[in-house]
This record gives sequence, structure tokens and C-alpha cells, in this order.
Amino acid sequence: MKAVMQVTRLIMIEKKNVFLAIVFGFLAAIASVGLLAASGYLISKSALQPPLYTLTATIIAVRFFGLLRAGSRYGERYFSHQATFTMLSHLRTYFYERIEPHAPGIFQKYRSGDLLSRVVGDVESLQYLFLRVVYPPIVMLIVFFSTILFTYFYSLYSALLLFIGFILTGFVIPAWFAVRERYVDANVREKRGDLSAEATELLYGFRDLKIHRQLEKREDEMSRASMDYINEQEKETIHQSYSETINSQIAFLITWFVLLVGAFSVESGQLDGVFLAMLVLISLTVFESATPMASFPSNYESSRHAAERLYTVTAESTPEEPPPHEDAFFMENIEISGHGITFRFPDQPRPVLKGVDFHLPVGSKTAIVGPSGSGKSTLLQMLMKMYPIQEGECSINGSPLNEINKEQLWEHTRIVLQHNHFFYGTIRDNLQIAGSDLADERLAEVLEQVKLDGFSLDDPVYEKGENLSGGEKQRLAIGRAVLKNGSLWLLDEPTSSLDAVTESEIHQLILHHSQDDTLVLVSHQLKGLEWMDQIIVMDGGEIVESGSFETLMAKKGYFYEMKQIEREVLA
Ligand SMILES: Nc1ncnc2c1ncn2[C@@H]1O[C@H](COP(=O)(O)OP(=O)(O)OP(=O)(O)O)[C@@H](O)[C@H]1O
Repeated sequence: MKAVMQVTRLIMIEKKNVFLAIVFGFLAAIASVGLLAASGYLISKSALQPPLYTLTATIIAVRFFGLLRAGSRYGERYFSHQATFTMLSHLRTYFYERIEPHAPGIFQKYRSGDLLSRVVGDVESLQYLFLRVVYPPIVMLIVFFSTILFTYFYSLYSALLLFIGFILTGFVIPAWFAVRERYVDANVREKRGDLSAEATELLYGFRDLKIHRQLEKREDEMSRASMDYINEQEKETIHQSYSETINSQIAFLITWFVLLVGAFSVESGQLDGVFLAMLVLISLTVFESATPMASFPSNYESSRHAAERLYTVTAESTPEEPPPHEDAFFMENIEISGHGITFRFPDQPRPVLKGVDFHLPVGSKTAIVGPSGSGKSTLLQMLMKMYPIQEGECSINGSPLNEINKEQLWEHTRIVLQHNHFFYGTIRDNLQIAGSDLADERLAEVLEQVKLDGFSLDDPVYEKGENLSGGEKQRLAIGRAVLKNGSLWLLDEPTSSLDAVTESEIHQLILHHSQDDTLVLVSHQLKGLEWMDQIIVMDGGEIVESGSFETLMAKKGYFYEMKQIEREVLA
């Protein structure tokens, strides 16, 4: 309910459109009632063969209501859709802005298919919140009350019957179906989320599933998920049809009673017979505005679920982002210190980093090495503010990392991750991520420096860089880092897919470009680290050793042992 209220608040940003949609909706519905009432009266009156001039006013009224209905129906559609689409755009922006600060941590909690279904499907479902949940009861209420008031002047019993019909079709039946709808709708939603997650897994893992001959099994699972979804949708449609059928049956029944009571009233002289057709036609028409109430339960339920699913993602407190540092040169000559850093992934019992201490002086080159899973990448991502500092302290140029603005940090940092994303487009598009105003000459120069001179800037890059080898992708990512400005380099195994000769050349290139910068390189390989000022050795989330290459080799400790093993393996 709280989530629905929050979305309703977003609708209310469009007050003017909402108000006009309701006004025109009311006019259209009341014009329909007026049109049929005037027609009923005209037919009955004409049967009495009065002089033509006595019918003129009624004929004009019929024409007037006809035109009013068409015009206001147009206005109602125009303003209600305007309100809906503007609300959808507010909602998309709001939702994106709320989840963005949680990335990439959000993927630890939600599967990407599920998130996609929330962002697309649930936001889309909310388009009906105004059109089919908020708007119909308001219009129905005003139309019924005006019509009942009008009818009351002719027949008290007909007015009472309309009131009973209003209560039944507007409240009792929708409420009755709403109870069961909760269950039906929850199932549809759950099955849709499952299908979406299955489809995303199949799409992303298609190649691996094919190689491991698991594609058929996965396809079967997806077909099952699809069938489950279809079955639940079918149940929902049947449920909705029942609701609509019963609602219309009640409306017809009430009209029959209006006819019956009207006939008795005419018989007993309480009602002029000329008004009977008018009352019956009013009854038939006024229930048109109750028709949307038949689908109210399902629309309310799907809107409520959609709003709640969206808001559970955004409900987690958004980390407050500090403002950028006032000193424009703050992110130059970078020095980083960490003390007692401990980090645990959500819902994981054991910490990944355990009381890590380090110091990276200005312009230093540091390698972080250690066995797989020792926490190297986690530490690097923490420096990028991808993960928060949970325990301990980490500061850049004396300012705690938690107080540094993310955007400001990234603006001055050259980052190469283990897996970098490549967009569908050209080599140029993918390099220009480093700066959209970079000239072709500069891009071509860097392309050559990273040993990708076989490529032209116009060469295509397929989705996720499918047409590039692992090493080419890494060199393209390093090219981006070289092109970017920033005096901090954070590199996570940037050359792991390169041959020894190219790797050494790329290391030289990085060294050349980062002469005065502070650089952190995560590497699981121990060769080519002689040029580093400092090597931090990690194991099991702890720093077990640190020092220069020479110091560590002379110490004959952990690093020395690892180096010996590497030499034996490569010998
Ligand atoms: N998103 C995550 N959720 C839970 N645990 C994670 C997550 N990412 C990493 N871990 C765990 O944290 C530990 C450290 O991972 P990390 O990627 O930092 O290791 P690493 O030393 O960089 O390994 P590698 O050399 O294989 O890249 C691992 O045990 C890993 O399973």
C-alpha cells in the first residue's frame, strides 16, 4: 500500500493532466447518459405524435450530448494518456536514480533477469495505475451520484435501484474478486520473473551450455517456465472474465428491475409513462462507467505488486554521496593509505578482507599478488568505491574514501578490470568512452601503442566484443586507460591474456604513461614485477608480506616460495 501511495504521488506531479482527464471523463460519461436519456424521452414523446416544435428542444439536446460525448471522450483520452506517459517517464527516472548507487552490489542480491523484468515489466504494469485503478472509481462515483440525483426527481425507486447497483458493481463484486485476485496475480508475477530469469541465463550462457551439451536441458527448463507462465496467465484471464460477466449481469438485472418498478409506477400513476424509456436507457448507460470496475481488482493487484517489487529494490537506504572535493587538484599526486580494512560480502559468513594495512605513496607503483580468491580484486574494487569500507579506514590524500565523491574519483582514475565491457559499434566508439572529443589522430596513435595497429578506427566491434580475442580486448581496454586523464591507475590483471613479449611491451607502455602517477596492479603472475616499487602479497584475505621485489626475494618468504614454484612450473 505504501508503495502504491508513492507511485500515486508520482502521478500527482501531473496534477493538471489528472484533473483535466477526470473532468473530461466525467463529461463523456454524463454526456452518454444524457444522450440516451434524451433519446429515450424523444422516442416516447414522438410516439404520442406531438407537434414538431415540441420535439425541437429534445432533438437539439440529443445532438448536443452526442457532440459533447465525442469531444470530451477525445479530451479524456488525450489528458489521461498524457498523465500516464509522463508518470511512466518520472517513474523510470526515479527508479533508475534509486538503483544506480547500489550497483554493482545490487547484482549480488537480484538476478539480472529479475531486475530486467522489474525495470521493464513492472514499470510497464504501472501505466495502468492511473488509467484503470485511480481514475475509474473517481469518475464512476461522480457519474453515479449525478445520475442518481437526476433519477430521484422522476422515480425514487429507480434511484434506489441505481444506488444498489452502484454499490454492487462498484464495491461488493470488485472486493469479492480482489481477494482471490491477490493469489492469482502473485502467481502470474512469480512465473513471469522465473521465465525472465531463465531467458536471460539462456541468452548469456548460450555458448557454454552448447559446449557442455546442456542446452537442451536448459531449453526444456525454459519451456517449462514458459508453460507455467502461460497457465497462470490463462487462470488470470478466466478469473477476470468471471468478474466482468458477473458485473454486467448485475447491471442488466438492475435495468430489468428499473423497467419492472417503472412499469408498476406508471400503472399506479406515480410516473408519467413518457419517462419510462428514459429511465431504462439511463440505467443501461450509467453502468458503462462501472464496467472498468470489473477489471479493477486485477489492475489494482498488478499495480500493487509492481510497485512493491520496484520499491523493495529501491527501499534499501541509498548511500549518501558526498559532494565533490572543493580543491580542483585534490585528485592529483595521489597517496593512498589503508588501515585495518575488513570486508564481508552481504550474507557471507567469512570476511574476504581481514584487517588489511597498506600505504601507497605518491607516484608509487604497487603490485598486489597472491593465490586466486585471496581478495586482490576485492581490495582493488574497494579503492574504486565499488564496495564500501565496512571496517577500518582507507584514505586518499588524507580524505577518508567514504567522504570522496565517486564521480570525482572515477573522473581521475584510469581503470582496467578483469572483464571490461565492449559496446556494439566500432573501435572508435569503444575508445571514445575515454573522452568523446578525442580526435582520430590521437585514437590511432594509441591504437598503435597498444599493438592494435592491425585495426582501423572504423572496424566493427560486435556485442560484448565477440569478434575480438581476449588479448585484443585487454589491449583495447588499456588503450582506453591510456587515453583517459587521471593520476591514479587501478589495473586488475590487465595483461593476463597476452603473450610474454606483448605483455612486457604493454607493461613498458603503462610505465611510460604513468611515470608520475600512482599505480596499483593486481596480478596472479609473478614475472615482470621487478619494475614495481612495492609488492603486496595476499593470502586468505590478509597481507602476508610486502616490500620491493629485491626485499621480498632476499627475505625468502612467501613471495620467494611462490616465485620458486612459478620458475619450476615454467622450467
Ligand atoms: N560478489 C561476491 N559475492 C560473494 N563473494 C564474493 C563475491 N566476489 C568475490 N567473492 C569471494 O571473495 C573472495 C575474494 O575474491 P577476489 O575476486 O577478490 O579474489 P582474487 O584474489 O582477485 O581472485 P582471482 O585472482 O581469482 O581474481 C573469493 O573467495 C570469492 O569467492
